[in-house]
Amino acid sequence: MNSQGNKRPWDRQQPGKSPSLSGYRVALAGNPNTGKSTLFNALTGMRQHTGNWPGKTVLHAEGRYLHNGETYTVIDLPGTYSLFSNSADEEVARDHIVFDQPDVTVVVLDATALERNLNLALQVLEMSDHVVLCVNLMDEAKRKGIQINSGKLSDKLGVPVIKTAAREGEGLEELKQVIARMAQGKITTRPYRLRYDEKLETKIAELEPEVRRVFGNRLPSRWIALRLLDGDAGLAKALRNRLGKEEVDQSGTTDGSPYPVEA
Ligand SMILES: Nc1nc2c(ncn2[C@@H]2O[C@H](COP(=O)(O)OP(=O)(O)OP(=O)(O)O)[C@@H](O)[C@H]2O)c(=O)[nH]1
Ligand SMILES: [Mg+2]
Repeated sequence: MNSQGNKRPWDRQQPGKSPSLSGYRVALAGNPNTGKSTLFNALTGMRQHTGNWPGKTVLHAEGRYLHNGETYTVIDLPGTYSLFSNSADEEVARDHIVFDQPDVTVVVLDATALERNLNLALQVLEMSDHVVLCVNLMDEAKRKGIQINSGKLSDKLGVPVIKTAAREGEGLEELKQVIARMAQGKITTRPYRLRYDEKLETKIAELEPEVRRVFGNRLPSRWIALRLLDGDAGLAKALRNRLGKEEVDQSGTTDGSPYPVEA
């Protein structure tokens, strides 16, 4: 509920969604050094490398936890400042969110540097409807006298916001509950989508139907149109590979594929 006592979309009960045979998949994304691996370890009981310098997690790691009888596979993505195609880390994180489409993407934010961290959060909100924002390092924020109004933040951004101190294990139960409800389709979000200037919005409106014609609703068409207009060659290549792979999956052979598949 928000401060006026109104229910947010995710307070309403939605019809449930069943897990795949292997359970639900939850990805942890965020800037470097926000506590993703600490959260991953706290959730899964594993020992991913953590430390007080950025760039420790280079390839994604997977672990599992059980919650109310369901299995959740957690993917610890490398820390990135954006999800363009500037580095292998960004491509790993981007491809996972866009192509593998986890049931829930948790964006882990540093409560002591929220403004900077929100940049990546806004990008993820453009890429997926199934996003939870986890404002971590709350113990550090409190020490610095920083207050976070998670209710206001979730009203503005249209997705649940949970405050945690992963190293102290605080807020994890609430986080697991929200992850479970979102994974099971019991939460409807209204992710905040940036509006760009008139010229760019016109171009997006032209390109987006073309993207949808090729990929249907299985990929985020507005976000793809935006990235292509920005000249993201890395994404264009990933999309071509993806199309080629779908051809192979459907026909069982690459013969006759109209799309060039790059290595
Ligand atoms: N005070 C405090 N420190 C935390 C918290 N969560 C993580 N840390 C510390 O923050 C530092 C970075 O944590 P990591 O879990 O390695 O961060 P990461 O996001 O996985 O970093 P990269 O893999 O480099 O992107 C470590 O020193 C952690 O012990 C928290 O809730 N409170
Ligand atoms: Mg890490």
